[in-house]
Amino acid sequence: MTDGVKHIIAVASGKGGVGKSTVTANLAMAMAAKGKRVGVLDADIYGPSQAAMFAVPENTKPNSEDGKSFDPINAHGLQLMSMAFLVESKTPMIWRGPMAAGAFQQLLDQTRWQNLDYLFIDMPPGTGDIQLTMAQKVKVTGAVIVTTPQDIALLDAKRGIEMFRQVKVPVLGVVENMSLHTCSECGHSEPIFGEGGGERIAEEYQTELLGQLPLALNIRKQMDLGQPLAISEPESKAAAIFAEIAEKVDGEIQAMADAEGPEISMGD
Ligand SMILES: Nc1ncnc2c1ncn2[C@@H]1O[C@H](COP(=O)(O)OP(=O)(O)OP(=O)(O)O)[C@@H](O)[C@H]1O
Repeated sequence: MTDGVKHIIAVASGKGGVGKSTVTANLAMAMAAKGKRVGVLDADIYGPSQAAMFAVPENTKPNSEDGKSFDPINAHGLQLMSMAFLVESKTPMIWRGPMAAGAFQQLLDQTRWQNLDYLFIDMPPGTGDIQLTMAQKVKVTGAVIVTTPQDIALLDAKRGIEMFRQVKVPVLGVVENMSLHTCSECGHSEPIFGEGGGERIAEEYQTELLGQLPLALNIRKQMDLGQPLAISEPESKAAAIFAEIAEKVDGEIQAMADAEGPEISMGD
């Protein structure tokens, strides 16, 4: 039931393991900290991790009043729905494309989202048929691409941008994750996954570099604890970067809405 949702933002990465779920959870929480009503849909059906990132206890099941639709789970004030709530946690997801896309559609449509300004979708990694079908099935307002500065990740991120362009979903920008690591002992900084990749790709595709996140212990640690930084370490550098990314995303969406003109509402 997406009529309760103003804007859907897909968070995607070409390559797996670049921090897409971490960025989704923290960006969603940063957006909520701006006073927006926010939901997260974990569509990473092969490795759903949002429940853990919001410290939702294992075996939590969403409530269904009518036996047809589900209420999202309240996670630190956000509305959360995940494939993980509907299947046993040990069940491996070996579904084929059409089944996966069907399950995604069901998850989206049968959740009773309550008045959301933003619904962030944590997409499965990759740019295959599943992702394409998903992007086509939903009216996505914009996409955020997550990548590390590593060449191999950038190559996949480009495929991601091209995929969204193919289905006419505006790419809001690129988040470069794991940019720089600073040693907590000596303070020395090192670009473990390379440098400048996010900037190059943003330039090449005329999109924005929304932010560069360090490879940092507190990001990993707080996510393992299920405590996004906006609530656990709101004064940290990483929390400030997520707040800035949320600000830019919100700004772009508002600009898009303004360009489309005012909403016309029909009276009785
Ligand atoms: N900036 C960061 N600093 C430190 N650790 C990070 C950072 N970003 C992500 N991680 C850690 O890297 C691992 C992978 O992150 P995450 O699960 O968010 O990636 P993903 O792209 O969603 O992966 P998948 O492809 O499995 O969906 C996690 O253990 C996470 O805590």
